[in-house]
Amino acid sequence: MDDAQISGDLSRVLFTSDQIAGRIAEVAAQIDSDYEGEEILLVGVLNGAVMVMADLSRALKSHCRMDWMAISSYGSGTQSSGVVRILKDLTTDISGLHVLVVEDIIDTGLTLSYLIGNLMSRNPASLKIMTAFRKPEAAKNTVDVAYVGFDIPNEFVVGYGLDYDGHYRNLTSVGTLAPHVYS
Ligand SMILES: O=P(O)(O)OC[C@H]1O[C@H](OP(=O)(O)OP(=O)(O)O)[C@H](O)[C@@H]1O
Ligand code: HPA
Repeated sequence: MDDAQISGDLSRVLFTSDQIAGRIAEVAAQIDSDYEGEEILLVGVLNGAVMVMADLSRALKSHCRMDWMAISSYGSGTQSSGVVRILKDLTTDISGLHVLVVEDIIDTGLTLSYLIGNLMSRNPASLKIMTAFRKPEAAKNTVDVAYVGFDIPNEFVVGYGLDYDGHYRNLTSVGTLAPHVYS
């Protein structure tokens, strides 16, 4: 989606598509260096992670496979419900595999702490987390995140996979949603 078409719905652009692409390339290089010689199973968390998964996986030089989980804790609002539901599970048996969870955003951390507990019980060889965006001030759970694209302020953001009630995921930049859209 052309960002100009919905610029009235954003109060502020935080990152342009070029800035996001540049940072994803840096993170991919770090991952390649850390996993040298290992195959990685990238686990994307639907729906929001589709953009970062597509970009990160193509920026990696490492051998990797992909699988997906769908988990929901936000419903249609801007606050985490705190209730995490698995809507779609992995198709891969991750026992003995190097798993890298790919997230679009870590906000309260509730989704991820649930996910880590769930995946660790399946005995992967290793489990690490990559997220495109993280809100340090919103954290309700401390989760160990190996790779972070950008730390951002504690405001509701949309674009690059992040939605408000299903909208704005295909915005190429990331920005804060103007209050008039959701109030
Ligand atoms: O750290 P938290 O406060 O738990 O929030 C992070 C989660 O919220 C979003 O998912 P959402 O439930 O909105 O589903 P979606 O990816 O389909 O938009 C996002 O993709 C993360 O999975
Ligand atoms: O700021 C956000 N925007 C969109 N989806 C989200 N899920 C958690 N936090 C956010």
